[in-house]
Order: sequence, then structure tokens, then C-alpha cells
Amino acid sequence: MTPATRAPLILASASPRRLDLLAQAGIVPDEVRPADIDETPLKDETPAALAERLAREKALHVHKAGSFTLAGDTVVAMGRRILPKAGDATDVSDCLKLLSGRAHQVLSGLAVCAPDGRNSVRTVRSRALFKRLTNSEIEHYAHAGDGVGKAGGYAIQGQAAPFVRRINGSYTAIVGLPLYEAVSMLTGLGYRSGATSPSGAE
Ligand SMILES: Cc1cn([C@H]2C[C@H](O)[C@@H](COP(=O)(O)OP(=O)(O)OP(=O)(O)O)O2)c(=O)[nH]c1=O
Repeated sequence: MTPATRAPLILASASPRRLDLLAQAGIVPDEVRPADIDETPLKDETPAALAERLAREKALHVHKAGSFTLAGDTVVAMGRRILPKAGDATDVSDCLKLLSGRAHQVLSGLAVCAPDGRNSVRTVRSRALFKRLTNSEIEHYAHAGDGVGKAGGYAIQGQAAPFVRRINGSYTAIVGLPLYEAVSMLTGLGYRSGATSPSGAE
């Protein structure tokens, strides 16, 4: 085994959740630099294509030669319909009315830029099924503030947890960063954090 290279890691994110999730994997970025990009979907862009494009753009926006850069993007969709990142209680309530009693997809774009110029991008797909929500549950949650700033207007790690009957895929992806895939991509491009690297079966 060759000695580990230790190029710095930049997390291209303003999301405290992404930082916390990385810390769970024993990875502490050397720098956190939010990427201020336009997140408007392109005409006819699919949810998966949007998540992947935004993750790539965020990573490229802040990447510096000689560093690893990691970025993610979460898109909540019902079929081809992309739900907004909720800006206020009304958005949260509109999203929950759509999500109530139905299944939706969570598309998690991931992008890693390596110090040697290589890039890796992928999308992780998860699915969540919501219970049927009462008007009072919707209004209570919308005014609690928990869903504001979240894709699809809810946070599975917060007060919306009891709304989720079932998930398929990756819990950490729904929270904001698919950890298995993120760590695999980083280590695949040569990042060494000192923490365990993924191995064996998924
Ligand atoms: C569905 C869901 C989304 N979210 C969050 C994760 C993301 O932070 C957010 C989706 O917006 P993103 O644009 O993916 O991320 P962000 O704007 O918060 O941060 P940045 O672009 O700087 O990295 O929704 C949850 O926290 N829990 C959930 O259950």
C-alpha cells in the first residue's frame, strides 16, 4: 500500500446536514464553501438530470486545483414533477398536500472533483411513502418551520419523521447526502481521511 495522499477536502455546501452526515463517516472537510448557483430547472429537465447537474455545478463552482471538492443536491419529485425547495409555510403546506398518502422519489446528485482533474458524478434514487395527512397535521407542520429550506418541504430527520411510512433506498440520501456513495466516490478518487473506507457488499 502506498502512503495516503492528503489533499484538502472542500465541501461545496451551506447545508449543516451535509457537514453532520460527513462527520458521521469520520470526514471533516478542511473548508466549507457554499456554491451560490442558480438552481432553476431547465425546460423539460428530469428530476435526476437536475440533481446531477446541480451537484456538478456546485462542485465546479468552488473547486480549487489541488483539492478534493464534494457537492450534493437533493430533488424531491413525483414522477417528472419537481417539488420546490420550500421558501415559506405556504410552500410547505402545498408540498405536504401533494405528498400526503402517496409515494415520491428523492433524487440525490453527488459530485466529486479530484486534485488531479478527474471528476465523478452520480445520482442516487430513493423512494418514500407518506401516510395520509390530516389538514391539522399539515397546518401544524407547515407553521413549525421544520420544512422551510428543505426540498419537498419536509425533513425526514425532523418533525416529519412520523409521516414517513416506508423508505426504499438510502436514509442518508433523503437527509441530504448518500453517505455510502459519497465515501465510495471520494475514496475511489484517492481521498484518504483516516476513517474507514467502504468495502464489501452494499
Ligand atoms: C427531503 C429532505 C430534504 N432535506 C434538505 C437537504 C438539503 O439541504 C435540502 C435540499 O436543498 P439542496 O439544494 O440540495 O441543498 P442546500 O441548499 O440545503 O445546501 P447546498 O446547496 O449549499 O449544499 O433539503 C432534508 O434536510 N431532509 C429531508 O428529508
